[in-house]
Amino acid sequence: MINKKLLSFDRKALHYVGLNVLFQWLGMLCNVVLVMTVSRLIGGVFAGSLTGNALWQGMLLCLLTVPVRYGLTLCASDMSDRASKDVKRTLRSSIYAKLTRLGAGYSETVATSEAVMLASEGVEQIDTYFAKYLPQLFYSLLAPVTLFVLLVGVHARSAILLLCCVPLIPLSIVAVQKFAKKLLANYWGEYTTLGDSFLENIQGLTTLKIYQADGWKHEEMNAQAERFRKITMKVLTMQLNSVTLMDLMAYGGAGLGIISAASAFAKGQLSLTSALTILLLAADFFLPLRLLGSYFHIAMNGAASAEKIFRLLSAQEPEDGEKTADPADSTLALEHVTFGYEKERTILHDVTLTIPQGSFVSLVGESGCGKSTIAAILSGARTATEGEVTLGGIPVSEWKQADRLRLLTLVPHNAAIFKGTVEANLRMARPDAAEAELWAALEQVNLADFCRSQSGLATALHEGGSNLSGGQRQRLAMARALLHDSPIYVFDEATSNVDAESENDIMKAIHSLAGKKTVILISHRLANVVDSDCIYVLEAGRIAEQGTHNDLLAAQGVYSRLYNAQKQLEDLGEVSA
Ligand SMILES: Nc1ncnc2c1ncn2[C@@H]1O[C@H](COP(=O)(O)OP(=O)(O)OP(=O)(O)O)[C@@H](O)[C@H]1O
Repeated sequence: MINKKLLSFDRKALHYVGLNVLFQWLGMLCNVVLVMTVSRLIGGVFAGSLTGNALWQGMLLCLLTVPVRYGLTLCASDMSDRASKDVKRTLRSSIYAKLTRLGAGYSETVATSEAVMLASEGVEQIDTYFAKYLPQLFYSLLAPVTLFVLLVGVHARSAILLLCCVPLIPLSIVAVQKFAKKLLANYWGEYTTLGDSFLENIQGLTTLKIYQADGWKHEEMNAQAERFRKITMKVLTMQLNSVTLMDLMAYGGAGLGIISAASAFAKGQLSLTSALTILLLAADFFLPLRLLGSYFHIAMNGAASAEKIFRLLSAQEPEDGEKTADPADSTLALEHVTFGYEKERTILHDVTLTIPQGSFVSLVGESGCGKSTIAAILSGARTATEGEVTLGGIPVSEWKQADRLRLLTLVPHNAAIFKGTVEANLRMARPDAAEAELWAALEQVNLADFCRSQSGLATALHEGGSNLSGGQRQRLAMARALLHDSPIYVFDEATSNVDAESENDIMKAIHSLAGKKTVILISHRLANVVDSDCIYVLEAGRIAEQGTHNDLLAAQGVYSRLYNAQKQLEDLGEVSA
């Protein structure tokens, strides 16, 4: 079983595979020399024809072949290691590069947990394919033919018998392959499902604990683990049965060759030296294929994961455009955009909106109406099913991805904060920023005092910024966004889940951009959007209304209803406080 895609994927690893086969083959020749010499010595002793000279020569040859063979085995294993390292490095960097090329919208192609599993366990499985299976496959084709050529002169009948029995092993492998392929596909399915649930449950463990739902999640995972255990046992049983079958073929075939040589010896048709040579080398006809059989199942696993990896690697990438220069006018527009996460459910229906350069535009609407979906489409994380998104009058597909990302900064409500320092998190927005600029950004979001009270810019941050409060995390994300200094900003509920003080600081920073940058603000709090140049009101994925705050209040439509309801609630809150 040769996977052509895998073979053509890493030519350098193939080179190591070739050298591995060569070293194994030379090692086998050493073994043949050793066996033939020992047989000749024993034959000579029994025939009483062994001279002192021949004894010394024979012993010297034996002493020489042993270290040479050992050295060749080491070389073969070194080649195996090199192929393994090369394949792992090439595959992992290809997966990483692919995910980078897929860009902000990578999750449209592959779930994060699946990408992690493919790059870790999936690559390990393919490693065995290159490091063990492939060299063994070529070596097992070469070894029996070489032995036949060497032994046919010793005893033709035994050599022919041995060679004829060799194909029984690949035949038994092929027989189990059909069954194994389906089984392994199911195995991988169960494996990734279990991995997905595990990751999700670990990430959500605190929530599960709060609601005391960890018990039933535990049960659910137990059921998944049980299904995985069952399919693993099926795979192991299949492997064990096929190994038994292969053993039967290997040792049965060697036994037939030995019986043939022994009977010829008994009849006096074969010398003791020749009979011993056949006897000692008979198993070597089969052992390479027998070993291939045991690698075969790992290789099948590798092939199954390779299919998934190649599906990811060949997934369609968003076409990277040519346009790089900053547009003279960075007006952003959605023209008749329709979008759905799933084919059967449309989320956005024929949405058309224009965000002129330097304007302050807000998107509002009830929860689930599609505001974040519009933000995702604007930032390139999602692609419109129909219609077009244009930047400076040019379809975004014509922009070079890197430039499009440089021109637009998305600040979501849960912006990622990375383990490291405050400085490292800020510098990813502008690597060459002067320290004063970093501090200015922190000042703008009212985080500078806190940083000074810690270790300044060197303040250490834990994974996800978990040693900061929610408000501090969001203010840091805001400071980073300000440093990015892009002409367009999209704030998607950037102040949700934060305290009133942080909300104030963040909103102040957002409003400070008005007039200088294009700002698209998505906010559940309508008091924040009152000063917008234009407010788009979404209802069930459609633009229901648009206009300034006063226009929309006067229209007494959806916005006015939402605004008044919210104001009443806030007034009530103030009175009771
Ligand atoms: N990744 C996803 N896969 C499938 N459906 C999704 C996904 N994300 C959002 N949706 C669906 O799309 C619809 C719009 O979601 P979206 O997040 O855009 O709403 P929203 O207006 O931003 O809501 P909110 O104000 O609550 O954040 C929702 O009905 C939601 O169920």
